This record gives sequence, structure tokens and C-alpha cells, in this order.
Amino acid sequence: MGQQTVDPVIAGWAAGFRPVRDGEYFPPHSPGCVGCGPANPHGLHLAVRRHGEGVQAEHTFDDRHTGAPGVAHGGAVAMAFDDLFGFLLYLLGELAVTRDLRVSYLAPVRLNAAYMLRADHGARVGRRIPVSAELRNHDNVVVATAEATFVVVDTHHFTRAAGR
Ligand SMILES: CCCCCCCCCCCCCCCC(=O)SCCNC(=O)CCNC(=O)[C@H](O)C(C)(C)COP(=O)(O)OP(=O)(O)OC[C@H]1O[C@@H](n2cnc3c(N)ncnc32)[C@H](O)[C@@H]1OP(=O)(O)O
Repeated sequence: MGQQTVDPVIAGWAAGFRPVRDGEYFPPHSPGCVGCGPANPHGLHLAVRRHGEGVQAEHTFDDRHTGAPGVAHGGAVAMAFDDLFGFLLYLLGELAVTRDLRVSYLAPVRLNAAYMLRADHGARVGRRIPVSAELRNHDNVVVATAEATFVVVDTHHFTRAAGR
């Protein structure tokens, strides 16, 4: 592999990630991120804050994410989990991407109802970071869970992926 130059746009984006204090909200992954970006009209607009060594978000799925009538699409629920996991990286100080994601849908997730998402990470092994999460309804019942493996990458991963 020849010498690679880090694209300044990608390097600047990666440098913008910083840890936050307990209870504080994180900045979005990017303005256009479909999970948390405020500029994406189709996105979930997740607002995620630090909770100890984990992260959490209160979230209400709306009609844009309909699956069966009145119920959130499973893909939208998976997206919420995946994006939530992306905030654990701020705490870990690592650039990493989802290698696999498994969601268990235990009960329908209703539209226009408030839910609480919570995610935690395990210890890094090699380049792998195991993460897990729960989605609870307002009665504190777990309605979905997720587990994923994130793999640590460098900024060149994003440079290549963006075709730069
Ligand atoms: C600065 C700090 C703040 C940063 C804070 C924000 C950062 C940035 C956030 C962007 C926003 C996030 C938003 C949500 C998260 C996405 O949505 S990420 C996007 C979706 N994911 C992707 O696009 C990833 C696509 N996949 C890939 O590019 C490549 O497969 C990967 C993941 C880089 C791995 O490829 P590779 O580098 O060739 O690695 P490979 O040798 O195959 O395996 C690496 C390791 O994983 C293990 N592994 C492979 N497959 C598996 C598997 N299925 N299960 C378990 N382990 C596996 C291998 O055994 C190996 O382990 P070690 O030997 O290192 O211990």
C-alpha cells in the first residue's frame, strides 16, 4: 500500500469529536447524519447525552418512519440503535464503524410515543468493540434490544469511503 494523505475535510470532521461531561448532550455525527443530524429532514434527529460510561436518548418515532400502521418500521428502530452506538465512540475516543448489528424486536414500537434508548460498551479486544442497547417504553418495559460489533478504523477508511 502506498503512502496515503488524509483529506483535510475528513481530518477536520474526525477532529471535531470530543468527549462530554455526564448528562451533557453530544454534537451530531454530522449535520446531515440520518440518525442525529439536524439538517436531514428524513432523519431521526436523535438527541443523545452521556449517562455515566454509557449514552442515552429519549426518542419518539413519527409518521415518517411508519412500518405497519401506527408502528415504527424495524429498519428505523435498527437505525436508532446503530446511531446511538456511534455516540459511544465519543466516550471511547475511537473512530469505528458497525461491522454487525443484531436487533431483537420484543414488542411493537409505537409511533408518536416516547421511548428511552440506552447503550453501553464492553472492553475493546483487538480492533473489536462490543456494544449493547435497550429501548424501553414509558412503563419502563424493554421492547427491543440490540448488540453490535464496532471495528476500529482510521481516517483513511472515511476518505476512501467518500471516494476522496
Ligand atoms: C475520535 C473519537 C470519536 C469518534 C466518533 C464518531 C466516529 C464516526 C461515527 C460515524 C457515524 C456513526 C453512525 C453509526 C455507525 C455506522 O453506521 S458505521 C457505517 C456502517 N458500517 C460500515 O460501513 C462498515 C463497512 N465495513 C467495513 O468497512 C469493513 O468490513 C470493516 C468494518 C472496516 C472491517 O474490515 P477490515 O478492516 O478489513 O477488518 P477485518 O480484518 O475484516 O476485521 C477486523 C476485526 O473485526 C473482527 N470481525 C470481523 N467480522 C466480525 C464479526 N462479524 N463479528 C465480530 N468480529 C468481527 C475480526 O476478527 C478482526 O478482529 P481483530 O483481529 O482486530 O481482533
